[in-house]
Amino acid sequence: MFINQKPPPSAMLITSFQLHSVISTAYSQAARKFLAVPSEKWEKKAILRSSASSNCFSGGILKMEVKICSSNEGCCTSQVNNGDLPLPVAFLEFLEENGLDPSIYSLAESIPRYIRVKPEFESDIGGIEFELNCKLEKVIWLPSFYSIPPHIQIASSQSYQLGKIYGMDAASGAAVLALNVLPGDHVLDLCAAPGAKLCMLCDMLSGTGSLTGVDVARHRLAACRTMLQKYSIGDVCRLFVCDGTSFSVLPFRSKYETAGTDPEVSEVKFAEWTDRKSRKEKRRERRARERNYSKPNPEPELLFYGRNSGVAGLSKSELFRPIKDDEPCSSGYDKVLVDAECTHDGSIKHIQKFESWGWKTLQRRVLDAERTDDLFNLQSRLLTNGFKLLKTGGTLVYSTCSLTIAQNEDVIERFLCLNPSAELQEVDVADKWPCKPGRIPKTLRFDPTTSQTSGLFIAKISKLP
Ligand SMILES: C[S@@+](CC[C@H](N)C(=O)[O-])C[C@H]1O[C@@H](n2cnc3c(N)ncnc32)[C@H](O)[C@@H]1O
Repeated sequence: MFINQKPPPSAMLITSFQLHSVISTAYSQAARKFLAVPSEKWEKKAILRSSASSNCFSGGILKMEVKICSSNEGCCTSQVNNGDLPLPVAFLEFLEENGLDPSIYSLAESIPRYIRVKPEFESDIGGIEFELNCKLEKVIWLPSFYSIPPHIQIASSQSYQLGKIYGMDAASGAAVLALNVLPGDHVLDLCAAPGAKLCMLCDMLSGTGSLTGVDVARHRLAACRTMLQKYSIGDVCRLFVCDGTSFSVLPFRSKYETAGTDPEVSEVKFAEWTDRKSRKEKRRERRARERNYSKPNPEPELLFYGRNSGVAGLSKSELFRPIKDDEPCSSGYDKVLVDAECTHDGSIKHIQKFESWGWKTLQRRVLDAERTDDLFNLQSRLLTNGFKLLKTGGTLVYSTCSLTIAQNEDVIERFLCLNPSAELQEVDVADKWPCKPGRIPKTLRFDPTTSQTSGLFIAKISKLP
């Protein structure tokens, strides 16, 4: 935000307070305040212009022109704007309430797009550049990531359709890298859809260990399944539609885990996964889903499983067997990613989408106080359950694409207080990353201006014995 024309010196004196409040307050509030402050000596007029008045609710003001008049020195006009950022007023107010400086979005428009090139195709960068008709700039701090100009579309390219590349923000890549996944690990992605991080996790496992993706939204998880199949990387994957706050299926490690099921009871075993299902089967599945909806704690719905995921050959009761209280500590997941649902305020591109979705939707989904309180509870419960399913000595990464303290540091702080076996860890590779420390030591924040990525918060936690 800046003032591009200075008022005369004497006017400066009287207006400095009001101009300061303009700078630190969202525009509509500032304008109201400016007009409301009484002054005997000065006549104040605010000429408010909204460059997108039809879209911005509550009298959205993206630019404010202030006319300051003095009886003896005449008038001058000052223009205050936000550096031409298309931030709606209500969003600016939300940022202020959350102590966030709007200037972190000042370069958001010029942030490049990022793609991840599957490591085995990195030798063909020239071919991919030729096809996309642009230069791929290597992201020096993040292996296999490249930036491309923001206008380049990749979805229609062969490289994308053949699964050589996929779009993924560099900060999201950093969150996955922070998990330090090793071949053979059993990994849980508790909020997996639409699946960019899931795909990267698959690549890192390269057909070893196992990967379990969970999401509460069936249609979004179906998109993950499509991606895994398109890229042929879902061999060790299982996908469950389930509420991540109550999900309780442990990784399948070995046959001994099925001990305890009654050999006398013969149950149907899962066959190899196939997309081809008879109408009868599809109808049966739909009915089961409908029945499930009305249950308070519905059983997870298995949406996909790869050939080496350990599911084929198990019976339903083996897969969904109840777990004992302390069992996850020894046979839980080695790595858990909780990329929690949030207000997405770190991604200005996401916020701008509300221009077509409607600002009322922004109010409801992002700014509404009740919604943010609910999110805090959801995020805390997802983190708590993710940690419960983590093996002792394992690592959990909590991330959100919100930059508010309430959805990040507050969630972590409360969680650490309630879980003495949880310990925050340094992300060791982060010293080369273009991020800042969060409010709690060892946590990290990517903001658009500093990192040239979308906004993201990352906390890495380990489980002590
Ligand atoms: C930030 S997105 C995850 C992005 C994903 N990790 C990726 O890289 O593509 C958050 C996801 O959490 C899911 N979600 C919301 N509430 C949930 C819950 N209670 N349990 C599991 N998933 C939930 C949403 O459906 C959404 O897909």
